[in-house]
Amino acid sequence: MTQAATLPLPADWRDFYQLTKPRVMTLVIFTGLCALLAAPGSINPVLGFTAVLCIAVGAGGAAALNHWWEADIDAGMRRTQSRPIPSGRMERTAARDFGIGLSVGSVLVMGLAIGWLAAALLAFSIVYYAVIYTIWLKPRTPQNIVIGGGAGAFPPLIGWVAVTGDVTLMPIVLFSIIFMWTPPHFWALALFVQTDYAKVGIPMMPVVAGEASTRRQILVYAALLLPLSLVPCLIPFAQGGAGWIYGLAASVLSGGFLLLSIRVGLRRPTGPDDTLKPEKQLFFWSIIYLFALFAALVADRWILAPGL
Ligand code: HEM
Ligand SMILES: CC(C)=CCC/C(C)=C/CC/C(C)=C/COP(=O)(O)OP(=O)(O)O
Repeated sequence: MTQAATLPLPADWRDFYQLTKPRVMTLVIFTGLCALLAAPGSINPVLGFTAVLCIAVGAGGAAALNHWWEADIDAGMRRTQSRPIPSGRMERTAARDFGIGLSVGSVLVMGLAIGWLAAALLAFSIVYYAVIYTIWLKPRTPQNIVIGGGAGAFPPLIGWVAVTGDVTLMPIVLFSIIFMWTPPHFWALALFVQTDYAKVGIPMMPVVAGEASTRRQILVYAALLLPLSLVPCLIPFAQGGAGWIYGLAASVLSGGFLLLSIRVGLRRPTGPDDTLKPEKQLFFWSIIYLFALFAALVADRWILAPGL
């Protein structure tokens, strides 16, 4: 019997949409859009829209490849077992072909419409997420999201390069901010959601190093993030650096992030009845943090250096 004959439901557009991990990718795309809007110089709006679309489609393609590769793992976890492939609505090869199609298409359009440096960075970030993180690091080391998280830090670099055509200090700083942000973002979630990764043999930090060590490491990354988030204020406007609007926002956002991380880092859950409120607050703050920080960067550039 073919696999298709055993599928309970045919996949429809909603399943393909789900393959792109749209909720998570909203923030990924937003950081790319903001970098594009904050970069010195300007880009034709149609080309700017095209560049952001390519980032979105490329990220979605990489996410579809993640679904394809991890179908067996996803089937073993409650959080992911209703995804299109493990639920039996879609064949694995459909996700693979969809992922390859989106990935190749987005890189080609980026190269032809915007430039080949932006396209090369997009191609690299797709390979980073789909191969380096998903296939190589994730099943092997608890540092998986520290190193692998770099994939999610690429969109601002790509958005910036789409406008300026080269990689300078400021987009590297934006990359580093997301790189430093990712471990507290994910580990906070892993402290309060039963991710089930241990059940399927994925060595996530709380399981391998223990909760206490994970809490301490969250604190270290949050402490490093605070000064790092202020580095854009040291870079001149002409090179895309930021002013007091961004500086104020970064101080408040990173200060709040650090305070919440100190609470999470220093506390021990009281037992099964513990609501894990600080951990939940830290995760939600992590999402608001990145949205607001990148929005502030755009506001700063448009208000303080409109003619750049
Ligand atoms: C390797 C790094 C990362 C890991 C392991 C990770 C993991 C997760 C997990 C497991 C969730 C729970 C919800 C879900 O599964 O949809 C989540 C939520 C989320 N993540 Fe991450 N994440 C990572 C990096 C990022 C990056 C780089 C961004 C954006 C810049 C991001 C943005 C989000 C957002 C916006 C949500 C909330 C989605 C919702 O409302 O359902 N994540 N993340
Ligand atoms: C442009 C481009 C390619 C951007 C990629 C952006 C990127 C790497 C985002 C990572 C976010 C993400 C979905 C993490 C989930 O980890 P997981 O996949 O381990 O989570 P799962 O267990 O839910 O599958």
